[in-house]
Amino acid sequence: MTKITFVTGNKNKLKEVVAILSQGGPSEESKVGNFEIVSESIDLDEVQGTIEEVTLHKAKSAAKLLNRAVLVEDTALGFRAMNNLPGPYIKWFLKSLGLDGLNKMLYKFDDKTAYATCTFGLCLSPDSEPILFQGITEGEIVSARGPTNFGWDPIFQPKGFDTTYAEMDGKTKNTISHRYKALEKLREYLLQN
Ligand SMILES: O=c1nc[nH]c2c1ncn2[C@H]1C[C@H](O)[C@@H](COP(=O)(O)OP(=O)(O)OP(=O)(O)O)O1
Ligand SMILES: [Mg+2]
Repeated sequence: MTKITFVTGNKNKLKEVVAILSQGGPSEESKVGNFEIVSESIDLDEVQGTIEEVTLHKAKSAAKLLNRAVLVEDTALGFRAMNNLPGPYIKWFLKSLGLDGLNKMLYKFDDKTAYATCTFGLCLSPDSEPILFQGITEGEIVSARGPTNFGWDPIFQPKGFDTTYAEMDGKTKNTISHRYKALEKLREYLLQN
């Protein structure tokens, strides 16, 4: 069994990753094939660049810092009307403007569509190039509805649903989310290696 350390400073992310990976198996166990996912809470530096560049940099720094197999994840939220911004900078926009401010950014635009992108970076050793696994869920930006405990969940309504991520129960979000789709690709890879 090879241990992979998921490095994140975000408890909610970790909770979803554990829930998604342990689906169908014994609860709270994140084992996939010959791999076991454990976690470490470290807030890694994030560079400017594309989603892929941000994730590659996070993965390489985590692998160097811990000197073992690591997994990192970066989440972006792109507004179509704004040519996909804030994208990987959503964390700072959310922090500065709040949920209401994010809505106001789109006030002048008819197009309220947005998409959530989750990119995992897996680095099996400090010298190897990270491998990326990406999942995208389309949706639109709406006025905040539902519990406010996880990021922009209250203002993101996935396509085909009349509830926001925040209003859904966790199980439903975890079968359609950007994170779920990316983790399915990671799972497939780990099962073959
Ligand atoms: O499913 C989600 N539903 C709602 N909000 C979310 C979700 N996933 C991430 N988020 C928020 C957290 C942060 O404000 C930004 C992503 O930034 P991001 O750098 O990936 O996350 P982070 O700094 O909190 O944790 P990490 O230590 O893994 O980098 O979007
Ligand atoms: Mg971060």
